[in-house]
Amino acid sequence: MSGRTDRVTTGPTRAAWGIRPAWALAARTAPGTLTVYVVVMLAGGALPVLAAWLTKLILDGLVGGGPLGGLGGLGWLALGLAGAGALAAVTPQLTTYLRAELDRAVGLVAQDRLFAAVDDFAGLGRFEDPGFLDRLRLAQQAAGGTPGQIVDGVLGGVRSAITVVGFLGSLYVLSPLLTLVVLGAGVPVLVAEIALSRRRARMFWNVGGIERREFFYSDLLSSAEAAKEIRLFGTGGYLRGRMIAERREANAAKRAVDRRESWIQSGLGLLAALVAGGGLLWAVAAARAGRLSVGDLTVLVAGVAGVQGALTALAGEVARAHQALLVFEHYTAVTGAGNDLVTATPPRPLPPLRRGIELRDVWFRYSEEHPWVLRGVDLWIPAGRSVALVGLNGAGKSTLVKLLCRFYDPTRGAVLWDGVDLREFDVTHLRQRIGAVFQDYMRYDLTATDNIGLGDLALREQHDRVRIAAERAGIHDEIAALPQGYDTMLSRIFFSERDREDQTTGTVLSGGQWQRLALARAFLRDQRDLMVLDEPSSGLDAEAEHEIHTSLRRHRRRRTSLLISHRLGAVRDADVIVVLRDGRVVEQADHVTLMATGGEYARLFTLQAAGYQAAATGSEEA
Ligand SMILES: Nc1ncnc2c1ncn2[C@@H]1O[C@H](COP(=O)(O)OP(=O)(O)OP(=O)(O)O)[C@@H](O)[C@H]1O
Repeated sequence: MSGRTDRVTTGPTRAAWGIRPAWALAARTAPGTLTVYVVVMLAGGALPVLAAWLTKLILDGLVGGGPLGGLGGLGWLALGLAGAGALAAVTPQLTTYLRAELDRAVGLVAQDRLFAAVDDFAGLGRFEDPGFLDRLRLAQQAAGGTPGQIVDGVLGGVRSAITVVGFLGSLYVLSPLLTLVVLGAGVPVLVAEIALSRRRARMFWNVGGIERREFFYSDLLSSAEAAKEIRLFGTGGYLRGRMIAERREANAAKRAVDRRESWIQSGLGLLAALVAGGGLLWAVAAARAGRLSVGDLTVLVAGVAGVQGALTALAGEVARAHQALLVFEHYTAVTGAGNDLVTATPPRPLPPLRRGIELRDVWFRYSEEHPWVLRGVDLWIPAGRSVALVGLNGAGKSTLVKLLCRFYDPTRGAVLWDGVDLREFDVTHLRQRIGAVFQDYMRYDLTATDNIGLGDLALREQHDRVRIAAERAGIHDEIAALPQGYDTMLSRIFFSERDREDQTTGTVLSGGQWQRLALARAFLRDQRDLMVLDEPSSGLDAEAEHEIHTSLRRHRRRRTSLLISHRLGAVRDADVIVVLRDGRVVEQADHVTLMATGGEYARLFTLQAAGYQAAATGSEEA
């Protein structure tokens, strides 16, 4: 997805299509609340007209000219007026409560649906697309309250329309000409508000990227990870300046829209005031001439003010609903986006791996704008064997892993599981067969048990399995020594003030300890068909690295595994070592053969070994 400015230009007619899903969501989620809300809102529209007519009848009765003269009739009218006043007094509170209740109920379901849809994106591409991330941010915003705003806008519009029609009818009885003039002054307000709401929605879309960058800087300035470098390098002021510059740019865009709105709205307000003033002068003159009764005059004054007020409210409601609908489009776009990876229907059953996994002439680039990362890779990972992948930074090793896990599909060529293209299988089934430690593994602000148990939720409650995985990753002793053992929260985030008092709540691990936890998480999935280990020991000390690789060697025996490591000592006993350079396989064989060949692997291995040798003998030149 690219291109920003053409995204939100939808007119009111197309945007109105969003009313149906928003309304259906509210009706399904909270039918009772919605029904009461509808009744209260519609009644709220009729109340001002009813009050004006009751006032007219009372005044005419008092002056004695009206048909309902006599204290008995007047008493009932006064009672009715008092009742209308009481209803008008409680309706706003009731509507506020009902609206909030509707928002809560609908927001919950909308958010659940949104994240269920996001979870269904099987690939990674959308998460790396800035345009899609902006859309997702707006969709999250929409899930919070937009369906409620749409329902509210529609009902508010209908309520205002009822008031407008009621007052217009009343005015028409007294002065058809004045009715037309008042109506004529109201229509431009409606049209202008819709145009303004479109402009505002487009502005929100356009500042999305700016706000994303502002968020990046604010996040950076308050993150524990970045604090060290920012302080040591003294970059805080510089980064803050960039953050403020982004905010200024967003402010400027918002200010331009605000200014335009206030100019247009002031002009329209002035027009409305002129019409109201003119109408009032005419009505007073007509009353003095005896063409209107005092009661008529009251209805006229209330009618002109009522129509204008309700028309302005109607325009506001339509504009708000229109804007909410435009934002809601992002929600419907994300929830309706579907899976981003094409899968055969029906998918083939995925048998346990028997022969091996093959990359056949795989070409890959992240998008058409990006250069090729893999350029015709042919690779065979035999079942039950360990394969190691080595190469310089940027050679494409992690990218190859992403294709194996099917986070992306090859741009050309195929990845085959026992000869069958991965695209033939259900991606969820495929991933159930893979265990992995990624180079950029996760650190969850959760307990130690959760940090390991998230590797296989079915085993999370099996404490023995969790402990064995931790032992194999060499982290069990450290976890057991924590204040609450495996239940210790591995986080500096305090979840409540009470937690703040409890010094044992947050425990901070070292980088190597986190890495071992990530390994333990992968070991919990060790019964899977393929184990991928992308730099599993990069942050470990020499002793821990030795232990881990001994453990991995034991683990990898007779299992299918792919190990990526820059520490060539760790890969030397793999069954096959594959060297990747510039997206191509340039060598593959076992350690002894590759060393004998004297190619890229031998060069890198000798270079590393020489470094260690030099360190051991203390020689600078070795
Ligand atoms: N999400 C992405 N979008 C665009 N380009 C990417 C993305 N991820 C990686 N690349 C590019 O793909 C190339 C290969 O990256 P990759 O991470 O696969 O290399 P690597 O061999 O694992 O490197 P390293 O040894 O540094 O981990 C790099 O040029 C990188 O810039």
